[in-house]
Amino acid sequence: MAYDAFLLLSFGGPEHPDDVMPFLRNVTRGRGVPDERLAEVAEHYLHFGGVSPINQQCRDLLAAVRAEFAAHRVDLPAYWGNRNWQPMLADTVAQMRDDGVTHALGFATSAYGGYSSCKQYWEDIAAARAHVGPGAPAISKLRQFHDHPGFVGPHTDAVRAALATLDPARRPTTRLVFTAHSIPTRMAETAGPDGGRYTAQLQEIAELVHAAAAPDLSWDLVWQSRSGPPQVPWLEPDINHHLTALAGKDVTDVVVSPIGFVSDHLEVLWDLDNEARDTARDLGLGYARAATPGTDPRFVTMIRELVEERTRDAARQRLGTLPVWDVCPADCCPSPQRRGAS
Ligand SMILES: CC1=C(CCC(=O)O)c2cc3nc(cc4[nH]c(cc5[nH]c(cc1n2)c(C)c5CCC(=O)O)c(CCC(=O)O)c4C)C(CCC(=O)O)=C3C
Ligand SMILES: [Fe+2]
Repeated sequence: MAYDAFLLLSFGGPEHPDDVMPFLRNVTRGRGVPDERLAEVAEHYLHFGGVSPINQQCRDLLAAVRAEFAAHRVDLPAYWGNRNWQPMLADTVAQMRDDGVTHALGFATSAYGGYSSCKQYWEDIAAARAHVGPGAPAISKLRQFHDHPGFVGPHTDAVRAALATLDPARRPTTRLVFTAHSIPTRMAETAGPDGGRYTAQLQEIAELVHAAAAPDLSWDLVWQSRSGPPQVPWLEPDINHHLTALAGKDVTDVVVSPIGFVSDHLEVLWDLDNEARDTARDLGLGYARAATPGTDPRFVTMIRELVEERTRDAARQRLGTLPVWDVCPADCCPSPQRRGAS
């Protein structure tokens, strides 16, 4: 198949205080997120002047990808479109059509399977193409990459670096805490063709990073950034509850590794660097938060390698053993039931 463009697909975030509420309404439309939760999350954004770092992180990644493509003679123009905020994907797809693009390869800024992380991007693509109508380019999404060395490597080095900031005398009582975005338990059960794919992939990368970075430490996989109405069960334990439990078990220090994420966006800066850090301080725990890949050169190279799996049939680079595929089965990761739809 001939591809003639690259497309960075991301979540989007506000860049001005006036954008915060419209952005949050885009994210949560039809999802039953209570107003109190929205007001609370708006405060997190306003704490940073109403500017989410995620768009600038996408601009930086796009620039790095363009340089990587130029250096390796990957002759594809690179575009960028978001799910929830400008540049909106539908506008980008219209631009691609105007530029004569016929078939793009899309890279989403999420490594994992599941509805929010994967399937919803396929839906975003379909909706944007339908919006543009005749002449919209075909768009194929690149595969999930949770166990690619270009994703595992930066997370591993980041754990080592974070650990190096803590007191080495307390290493025997230091704990490694991996964290990812919580999702409704129902969404977790139906992730991937056989269910459980989001949590299984996270478990796998946690084992890989633990073994490479700090095999002597005990570790856990926990969850953050829970949303939704309180009566809907989401994955637990929450990182803050978990830190409280650890403090009661003779743990003195924690290294927190946000392996669920590719960049230090707002859910990392607020939920980990503010909330979880405060929790740790109140408990008297030493605390170090590991960085995310961002524009690490290995991560940028990974994106080129994922493209070359498709354009040149290059071998898949991977460290884990869970099955991977280019095209998701049509019926996997069903959309959660929308409130108000019944
Ligand atoms: C699995 C997952 C990822 C990781 C994979 C991926 O990256 O795709 C992720 C990433 C992100 N989530 C983000 C922001 C938000 N997520 C929300 C709400 C939700 N997230 C969910 C899941 C996920 N979210 C779910 C099931 C909901 C409930 C509503 C719904 O079903 O959609 C809400 C609503 C308010 C609230 O938090 O309640 C906000 C503002 C940002 C941007 C940060 C920035 O601005 O820098 C990023 C990267
Ligand atoms: Fe989210």
